[in-house]
Order: sequence, then C-alpha cells, then structure tokens
Amino acid sequence: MSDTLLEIDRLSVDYETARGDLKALRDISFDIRKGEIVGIVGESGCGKSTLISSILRLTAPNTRFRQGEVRFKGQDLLQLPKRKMRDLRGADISIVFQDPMQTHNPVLSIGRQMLDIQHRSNATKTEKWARAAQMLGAVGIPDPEARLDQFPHEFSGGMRQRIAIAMALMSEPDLLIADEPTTALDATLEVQIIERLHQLQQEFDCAILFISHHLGVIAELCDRVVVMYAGTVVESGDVREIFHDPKHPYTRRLIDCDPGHIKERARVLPTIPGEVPDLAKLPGGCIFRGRCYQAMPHCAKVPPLTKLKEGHHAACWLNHEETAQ
Ligand SMILES: Nc1ncnc2c1ncn2[C@@H]1O[C@H](COP(=O)(O)OP(=O)(O)OP(=O)(O)O)[C@@H](O)[C@H]1O
Repeated sequence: MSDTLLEIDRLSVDYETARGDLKALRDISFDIRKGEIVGIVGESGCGKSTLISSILRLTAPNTRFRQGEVRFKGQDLLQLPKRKMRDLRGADISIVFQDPMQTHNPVLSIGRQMLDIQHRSNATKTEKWARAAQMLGAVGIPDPEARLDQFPHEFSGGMRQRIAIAMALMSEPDLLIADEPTTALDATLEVQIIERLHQLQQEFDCAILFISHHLGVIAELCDRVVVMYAGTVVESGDVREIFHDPKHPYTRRLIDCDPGHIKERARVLPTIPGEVPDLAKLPGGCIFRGRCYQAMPHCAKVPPLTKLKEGHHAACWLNHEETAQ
C-alpha cells in the first residue's frame, strides 16, 4: 500500500478580480507521506494561504480551480461532496492558525470548547472531560484538570497556541496543517512550540504541513521543504540538503535573509530587494528573473521544475542541462 497521504497534483488556482484573473497558484505539485513533516516557505503573497484554503476547500467566493487535483488518501478532495468535506475537516485533517484566538471562543471555558470538539464521540461527558485534560497535559499545560475551567484570556499567548494544537489533535488527525503557528510568538516560545510539535508528531504519528515564511523555523522541524515563489514551486527537497546546498537563487536569498537557528533571530533581518510580481499581469519567462542576481538571457523562457537528484527539484536554468556550465 502506498504511504502517500496527500498529493497536490498540478494544482492551478485563480482569483477573479476587477483587474482580470489573478494567478495565485500555478501548476503546484508535491506530496506528503504518512507521518512526514513538510514545510512550505515563501514570502508574503506567494500563495501559502491559497494553498491551505484549497486543500481544506475553504476558499473565497471569487476562487476558481483551473486545473489539478488534491488527493487525500487517494481521493480527490476537490470532487468530494460538501458534507463529506465538512466531516473530513477537523477529523482527518486539522488546522492550527497563526492567531490562536481564531480557534478559541472567548466566552466559553477551554474545557467546554474541548467537550464540544468531541461531539461526534460516543464517550460519556466524564470520559470526554478526562480526554480533554489528557490532551492539555500532552501539550504541556500544567495542572490540566483545574485549567479546563478557565477562559482563553486567562492563558498566555504561548499557552493559547499549545491549547489550539491540543484541540487540533483531539481527533487524532492523519494530517495537521500548521499555518504559521509560531509567527506571533517571541523566539523562546517559538522554540518551545516547535519542540512540542516534534514530540506530538511522534506521539500521534500524524503528518504535518507546516507553513512559514522563515526557512530557519522550517529547518528546525521539517523533513522536507517546498519553496514557493509567486504562486509556483521553485525548489523542493530534503530540508537539510536545501538549507546547505540551495539550487534556486530565490532559496539562496531566503537563507541569506534568515540564516539559521531561530534562537539567533533576535535582530532585524535583511529582506530580498524588489517585490513579488503582480499575479494579475504575470511577466513572461522565469517568474523570479526581475529580482534575480544571476539572471541571464535564457531566463526569458520559463524554466521547468527539474529533478536534480532523487527528491530534489529546482526550477532554474542555472541547474538545467541546456544551460548549466
Ligand atoms: N480572495 C482574493 N481575491 C483576490 N486576490 C486574492 C484573494 N486572496 C488572496 N489574493 C491574492 O493572491 C495572492 C496569494 O495570496 P496568499 O494569501 O495565498 O499568499 P500568502 O503567501 O499566504 O501570503 P501571506 O503570508 O501574506 O498570507 C496575493 O497576491 C494575494 O493578494
């Protein structure tokens, strides 16, 4: 049996706007195996949120799926009836957002909310309460029994995020999508959450799709990374290999801007000069060439995503046999 859990296959998604179709995702392909942690990295506007909302089918009304499939355990989620998709969300696939207050209801105790999440279970109320306490304990909330009676505002930001993770894992999902879950936290809390996610992934044996615009955070946690730029995949592969030997100039720039260990990320980091192109008026050729310090005449043609070695792909003419020196 295949150990592939999620397959994004040639996915292209547009937003219809007054200025014409905005090409938010173009020909995206990658997969996640069972129990694997895959990171998606890219600057703001590169399509990370569009990708997550497409997987979960929680897209804005002006979204148009142009091409491709999102297969989860072999089933194309884009073709699934809405009711089945609703059942799948929060059960087989769960999500943790950047702002935990998006998950928590401010007027209900944490315990009440954790009971509500278990509405599909046949367990008794006492059993559900015990399970909620057990999950709070699993994410490292001290004295979990007592804290179930408290409200979201009575917890610190880092604790609220850990509770959001506990809630997302209640259903023992096969896939946890973590959408920049540490971006709003300071570096120390960020490290704690990353370490906790690592432990929980092993304990619950779920795959994680981890979204971040910091390659340093991805390097701490993930097995593989998919680098996105302006709605396309420009490089993908083993996280250590890409971190130490990036093949796409955009990935190199991301690493220069975010050099490494997240504990060292206290100072203001440099940014990549220039801007992501207007996705409603895409320039021809390589999408990165307007900002690329290694651009050459060949870049007027779109570079294909090319296999460099097993599991490592990049879309850059510098690595292509047609142009490589
Ligand atoms: N509903 C929408 N209608 C039109 N354009 C949209 C819509 N939602 C997003 N966009 C545009 O699509 C592109 C991709 O946006 P998306 O939010 O997916 O990127 P992102 O990488 O998640 O960025 P961020 O890190 O800032 O959230 C951007 O140019 C954005 O302005």
